[in-house]
Amino acid sequence: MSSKPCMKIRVVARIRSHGDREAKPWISVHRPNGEDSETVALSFDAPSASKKESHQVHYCYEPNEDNDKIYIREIKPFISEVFDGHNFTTIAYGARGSGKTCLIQGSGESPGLAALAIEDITQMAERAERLVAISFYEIYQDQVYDLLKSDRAAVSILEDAQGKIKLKGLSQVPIKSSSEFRKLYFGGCNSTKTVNKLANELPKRSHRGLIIHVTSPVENTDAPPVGKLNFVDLAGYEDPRRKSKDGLSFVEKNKINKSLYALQNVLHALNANENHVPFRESKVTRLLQDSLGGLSNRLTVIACLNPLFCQDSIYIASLASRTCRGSHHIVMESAKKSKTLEKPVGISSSKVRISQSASGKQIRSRVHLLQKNASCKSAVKGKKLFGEKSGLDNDMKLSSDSAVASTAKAGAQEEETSISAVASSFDSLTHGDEKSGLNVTERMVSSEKQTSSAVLEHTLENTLPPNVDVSQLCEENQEEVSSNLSCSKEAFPLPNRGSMGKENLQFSINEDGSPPLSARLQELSNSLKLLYSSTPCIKMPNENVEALEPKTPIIDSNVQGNERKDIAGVDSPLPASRTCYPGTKNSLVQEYLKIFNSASKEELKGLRGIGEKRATYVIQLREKSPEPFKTLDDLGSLGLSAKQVKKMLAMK
Ligand SMILES: Nc1ncnc2c1ncn2[C@@H]1O[C@H](COP(=O)(O)OP(=O)(O)OP(=O)(O)O)[C@@H](O)[C@H]1O
Repeated sequence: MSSKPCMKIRVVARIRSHGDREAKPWISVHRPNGEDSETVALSFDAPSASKKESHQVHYCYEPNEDNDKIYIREIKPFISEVFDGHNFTTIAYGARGSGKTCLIQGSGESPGLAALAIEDITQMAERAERLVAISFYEIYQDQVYDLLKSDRAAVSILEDAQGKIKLKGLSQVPIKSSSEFRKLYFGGCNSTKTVNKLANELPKRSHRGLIIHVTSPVENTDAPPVGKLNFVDLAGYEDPRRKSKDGLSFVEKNKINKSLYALQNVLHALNANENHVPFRESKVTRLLQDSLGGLSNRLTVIACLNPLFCQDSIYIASLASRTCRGSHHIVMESAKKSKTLEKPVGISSSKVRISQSASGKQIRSRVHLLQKNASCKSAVKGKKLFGEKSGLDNDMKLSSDSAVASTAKAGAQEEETSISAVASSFDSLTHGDEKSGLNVTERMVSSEKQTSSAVLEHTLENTLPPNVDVSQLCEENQEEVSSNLSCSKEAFPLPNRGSMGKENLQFSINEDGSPPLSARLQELSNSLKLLYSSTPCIKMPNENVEALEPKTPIIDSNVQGNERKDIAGVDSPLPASRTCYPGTKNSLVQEYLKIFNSASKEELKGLRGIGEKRATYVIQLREKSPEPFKTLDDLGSLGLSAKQVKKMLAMK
């Protein structure tokens, strides 16, 4: 990990109040040192949640604590920094109806955080002779609209030559007092009439953001540049698998939730000080790009929780907790020592979700899950999704060259094997101990097992309470790993070493031990997880398939119940046999197109078949239309043949 300091992110939770005072609270807040606790732990009294499982955040505001208190503790102390040119961002997220809007926006009678901040900002601006202006926007289906314009004109997010984000078309309306602000915020363009009129055109569920700009009069050239306060009210999270009250489809809900996943990925990358922060994954993060990150900026995320049972709130608390704990990249030191592994394998901390206080039973079931992940992860190691480069690329290429030559000797049989071994283990696999009597396939699987087990064991050692016998847990589940390995082997008839493209070679770990695809893959895995749970069960044909030839899966309607679940690998974010599901394929295609619609030029150039010219052309197309690639056919406009496109997908 990089040792340079990174932006500090504060994560607090807020349980909104509830009219029924008799209602039994379902969330317990444990403050080890009262108000001064550095972190507090949340636990849920719900059938699906273990009482011993807790989620850590920096602080939690309980129902009796009002917006004023949150403002005074979380925002007021930092307002002066905005006058020094720094940016301060507050983002509220949570399940539907968890009180995000009441918290950020509030009402005339009970002002939210934004209105409370304006009160102080306008007074300070008057004293400091600064100007205050506001922008108010809404993001729906990845399109930004200006809420201070009567026609709610669309806004474009552009980046200037210095990399600064410009919001073309977003108005900045000067204000001098909080009453002017209220007129605009609660009335004006937002009047009931306008809202009603526009209700037909715009959706009920969207993200809303307010920007308060603090600037200096033009004549005062000595004053610091613009500082901004952002308030963002993310649309309510809802498990897409559940039927929505407002008739929203799975896809629509997934789209709304995508911003939350994207934010999570950005927070993960910022916490981990990663070189690449995936701001482009959503409009929300893109729009906030210059306020997120940077040592002088501040960010507070408020996880809003429902006061009565709400399964989605448990998920929200776990996301908040993950951000709060920050990122702990785990480098598999033990793997370095292993004979079969010459390079360490990194595991994304975001994949490690074991609560420190998880029960033995939970630990066992999660060990099982981790093992599945470990084996699946290795099985998909060769599949590059986002073209992230790492500092080890060159090393990997060098070691792979010799591996290519030796692998060729192993003949056709090897083509059926999993490509899961890391590049540097190829030598030991192909020239390995012949006396062992194992063929290359078996040696690879054996190495795979060792890799998975070692990664798992190391991961557990770093995450489980000290009293848990990690090796015993691993042993107990070793059988499962083996079956997963054979499953992944069948599901991924991968190319031999010679046909590994730059994608596979780039699929290495970063020098600092950070995960190869990092937070961006996590987002994909989140989406996949949601998709798997609702896709029909599909089995791959058993016959040998050509490594690079995508096959149409066969739907097996006879598979039911547990068997269906086993095949679908519902429990695993990266199921053992991805190619088992049509939803997966569509999802991957969509993810792939998303890369074309959002990746930077350099990232595009990392993709198979994309060089300087095509990358430039993609950027040009995107300047004309925000998302030019809607179907695979659109890739044809880049001069890619159907075969090339097929090959690209086959590598995934
Ligand atoms: N602090 C509070 N005290 C009492 N009631 C509240 C509080 N906050 C929110 N509520 C009530 O909870 C309900 C949902 O609030 P709100 O609209 O703010 O939720 P939301 O999270 O923004 O919803 P959505 O996800 O649909 O955008 C409203 O009826 C509101 O009056």
